[in-house]
Amino acid sequence: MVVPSLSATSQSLRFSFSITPSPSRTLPKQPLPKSSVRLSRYVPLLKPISAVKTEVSVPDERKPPIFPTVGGPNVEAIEADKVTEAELKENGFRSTRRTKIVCTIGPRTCGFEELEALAVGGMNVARINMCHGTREWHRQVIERVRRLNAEKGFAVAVMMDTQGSEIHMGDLGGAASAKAEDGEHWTFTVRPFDVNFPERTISVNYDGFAEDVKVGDELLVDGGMVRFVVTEKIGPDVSCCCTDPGLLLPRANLTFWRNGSLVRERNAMLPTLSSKDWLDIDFGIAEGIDFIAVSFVKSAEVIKHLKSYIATQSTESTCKFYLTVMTIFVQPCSNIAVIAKIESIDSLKHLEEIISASDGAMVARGDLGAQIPLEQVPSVQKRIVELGRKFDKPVIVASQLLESMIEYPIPTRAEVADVSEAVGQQADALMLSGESAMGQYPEKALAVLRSVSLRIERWWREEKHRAALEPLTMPSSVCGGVPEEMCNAAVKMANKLKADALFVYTKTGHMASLLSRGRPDCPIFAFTTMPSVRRRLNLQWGLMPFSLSLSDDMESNLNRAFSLLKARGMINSGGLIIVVSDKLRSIQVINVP
Ligand SMILES: Nc1ncnc2c1ncn2[C@@H]1O[C@H](COP(=O)(O)OP(=O)(O)OP(=O)(O)O)[C@@H](O)[C@H]1O
Ligand SMILES: CC(=O)C(=O)O
Ligand SMILES: [K+]
Ligand SMILES: [Mg+2]
Repeated sequence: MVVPSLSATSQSLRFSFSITPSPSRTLPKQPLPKSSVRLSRYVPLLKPISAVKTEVSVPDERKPPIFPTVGGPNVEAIEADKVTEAELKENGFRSTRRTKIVCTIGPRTCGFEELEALAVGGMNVARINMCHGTREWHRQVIERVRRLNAEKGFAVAVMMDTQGSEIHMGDLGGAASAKAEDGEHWTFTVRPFDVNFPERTISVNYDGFAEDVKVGDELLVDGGMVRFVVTEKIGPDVSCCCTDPGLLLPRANLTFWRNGSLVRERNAMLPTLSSKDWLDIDFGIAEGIDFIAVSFVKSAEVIKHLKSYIATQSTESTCKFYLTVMTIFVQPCSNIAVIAKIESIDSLKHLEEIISASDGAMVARGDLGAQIPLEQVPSVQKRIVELGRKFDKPVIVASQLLESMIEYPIPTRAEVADVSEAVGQQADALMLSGESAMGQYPEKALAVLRSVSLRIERWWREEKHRAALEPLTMPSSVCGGVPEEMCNAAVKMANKLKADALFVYTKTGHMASLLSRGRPDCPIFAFTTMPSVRRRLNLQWGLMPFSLSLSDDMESNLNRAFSLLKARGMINSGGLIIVVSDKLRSIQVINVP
C-alpha cells in the first residue's frame, strides 16, 4: 500500500475502510484498523459552516448555499450535472468522459433550446466572443445559460473571450462577407466611414497601419485565407492587389509579413486589453461570468493586472452582496478565473511566466497559426499542455478541430486524428468555434468531440495497463507542499487499487485541481459548497463537480454524500472510493456501504 512520500514522515498512516468489499475489487488482505488515515499535524478547524444557517432566499445562482439541518439525508441537497448523472447510471464510473468541452455560442446556438441541446450533448463551458455581437446579445446568452442551469440542473460555466486590440478589419459596412478575386485592387484604410463605403474598401482598426506597412509587404487575412500584396501607400489609404482570392469576413484579423517574417512594429505596442475590453470585463463581472479569456496575451503582467482588478471588484461586490443577505462567513473573493490565450508570437517568449500567472491557458491555434509558421503550431500546443500540467492550470485546445463540420455533417479523418491527438495529450478541454457558433451541425460536432474523447481515453487506459506504462510523465510542479503530495499519493493509490472514484471535498477547488493534475484512471467526484467553484471545476480534466453543503464533521459529510449519491443511483454499494480531505489531511480507502 503506497503513500511513500507521506509515510516517510513520522506521522502515522492508517487506512479505514468499512464494510464489505465488492467481490470484483478486493482490498489488501490483512485487516486494517477502522480509523481514518490522518496525516494531521492538527489543522485548526474552520468555523463550522453548518452552524451558519440562513433562511434568506436569494434570486440567483450566486446565492450562498442554504445548509440543510444535519441529520437525515436530504435528496435535494446535492446538485449534480444531469449529463454526468445519466452517464454514471447507464455505464458506471469508468465510462464518464474526462476531457471537457467548450462551445462558442453564436447566432446558430444562442436560443434557449439550442443551448439546452448543447448542454445535453455535453457542453461544459459556453464561450462568448466579444469580437462579435452586442453586449445586449451577450447578456441574453448569459441569462439563458444561467436559466438552463437553474431550471434543468446543469452546471455550464460561462467564458467571456476579449476582443483584444490586434489589427483587424472593420465590419464591412454591415455586409455578411465580401469576395476578393485574384488580381483585384482593394484599399485598406484607417479613414472612418459612417455608412457609404466606397467599393472594395476595407476599414482597419489600427491608426498606425498606413505608417507601419511598406510597399511589397504581404497582407494576410485570417492567417492566409485571403492574401494581398501592398502596391501603393497614399496617406491613410493602402492600396493592395489580391494574390490569393477568398471570402473576407467581418472583423477578420490582419497580419503583415515582410521577407517571410511577421512584422511587429509599433503594433506590438498595442495594449492587450483595450478600453473596449475593460468595459466588456466590467460587464462580465457584473453578469457573474466564470472565466475571462484574454486574447493576444504578450506577457504575464496583463494577467496579474487583470486578476488583481477582478479581486478588488469581486471583494466589493461580494461584501455588498453578503451584507445584503446578512450572513457573515467569508467566501473566496475572486470567483472569475483568468485564462491566457496563447496566440501572439510575443507570448511564446514568456510562456512559463504567463501560464504560471494565469488560472488556465488556451492554445488559440487560429491566430497563433497566423503569427508563427503552421508547422510549429503542433509542438507549441504540446508544450502548452505540458506546462499546464506542470503549473496545475487547465489547458484548452482551440480552433479548427472540426472546421469542415461548419458545412458538413461528418468530420474529415484528419480532423478526427487532430482531436485524438489533443485527447491523447490529456489536455483539459477541447473547444468548438465556428462549428458551434455559426455552423450547420453544432450538435453533431459536439457529438464527435464526445465520442472521440471517450474512445481515446479508454484506449489510453487499456494501453497503459496492457503495457504497464507509467502515466504520461508528469513534470514535477514548482509549488510542491503537502496538498500536492497527498493528491499525487491518492492518485497512485487509486490507480493501483483500481478504485472506482476519488472523492474530494474542496472549498476553492485547489485539491480537486491537484487530483485532476495526476490524471487518475478513475473519475474524481469534487464536492464543493459554492456553485461558482463547481462551475469553474467543470473545465478541468476528469472532475465531476457537485454542489453539496459541507459540515465540519467529515464522517457525516461522507455518509451524506454516499446516501445522496446512492439515492440518485450514481454510486453502488461495494464501490471502492479513495477519499481525500485537505482539512483533515487524510486519505481514506472506503467501500461504499
Ligand atoms: N456572437 C456572435 N455573433 C455572430 N457571429 C459570431 C458570434 N460569435 C462567433 N461568430 C462567428 O463564428 C466564427 C468563429 O467564432 P470565433 O469565436 O472562433 O471567432 P473568430 O472571429 O475566429 O475570433 P477569435 O480569434 O477570437 O476566436 C466567427 O468568425 C463569427 O463568424
Ligand atoms: C480561439 C482564438 O482566438 C484563436 O484560435 O485565434
Ligand atoms: K476573441
Ligand atoms: Mg484569436
